[in-house]
Amino acid sequence: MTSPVLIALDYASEAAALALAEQLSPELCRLKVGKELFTRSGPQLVEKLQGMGYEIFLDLKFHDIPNTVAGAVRAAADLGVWMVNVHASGGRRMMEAAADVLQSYSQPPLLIAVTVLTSMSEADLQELGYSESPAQRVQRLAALADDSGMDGVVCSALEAPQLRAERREGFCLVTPGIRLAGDSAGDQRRVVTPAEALAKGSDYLVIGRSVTAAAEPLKALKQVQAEIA
Ligand SMILES: O=c1ccn([C@@H]2O[C@H](COP(=O)(O)O)[C@@H](O)[C@H]2O)c(=O)[nH]1
Repeated sequence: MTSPVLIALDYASEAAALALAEQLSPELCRLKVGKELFTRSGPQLVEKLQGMGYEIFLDLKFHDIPNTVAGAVRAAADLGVWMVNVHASGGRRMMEAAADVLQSYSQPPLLIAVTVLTSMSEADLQELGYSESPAQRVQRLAALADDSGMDGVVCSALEAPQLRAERREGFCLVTPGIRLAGDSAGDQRRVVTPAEALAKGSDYLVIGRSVTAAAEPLKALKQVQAEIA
């Protein structure tokens, strides 16, 4: 499996998620299970998708006290997911606790920290009391995440060139906010096309609505693959 594409299964039902998984294939993409689908369908759905041959990014963005996040990351590892994430803004001790619990696994999931959500603009950050630009805040949180034992970060591909230059080799950049040219950005604010994202240094492209809301999702995924080939 070499595809950098992770398809976000943002569906309200297991049936809809499985229907898309049946149309696509593990050779073309991995699948991301997020808050809506997991809250409805739980670990059993993750196991079904794994049974179909898919590697799963469990995108629950854990953000809590260190002990609680460590337990949640352990549960994700026991489920055998390929990637799991926490919020970098949970801080060093929280991220270190998450990394520590994975020490005992022979094949742990990739542990990734969310920096600044791709739906957030500079104005959104200012409203929260942050004076940094999204790029500056991503830079700061990525450095903290790297130092705290994370395998990589979630960021926008707009920030990827700077992180590529600053972070160690192998530090993984997972980038949502991907849109095929002409598609609506919707609630996203820091948006990049698939080809631009790879050119900027992304390792993995998280793609939801550009594929899942397309009239023909498989055709849209193949368009993404052609664009990044
Ligand atoms: O900063 C972030 C972190 C996670 N996401 C998730 O990625 C997908 C994007 O979906 P689109 O339909 O392609 O916008 C979605 O599941 C988010 O929860 C993100 O967008 N930004």
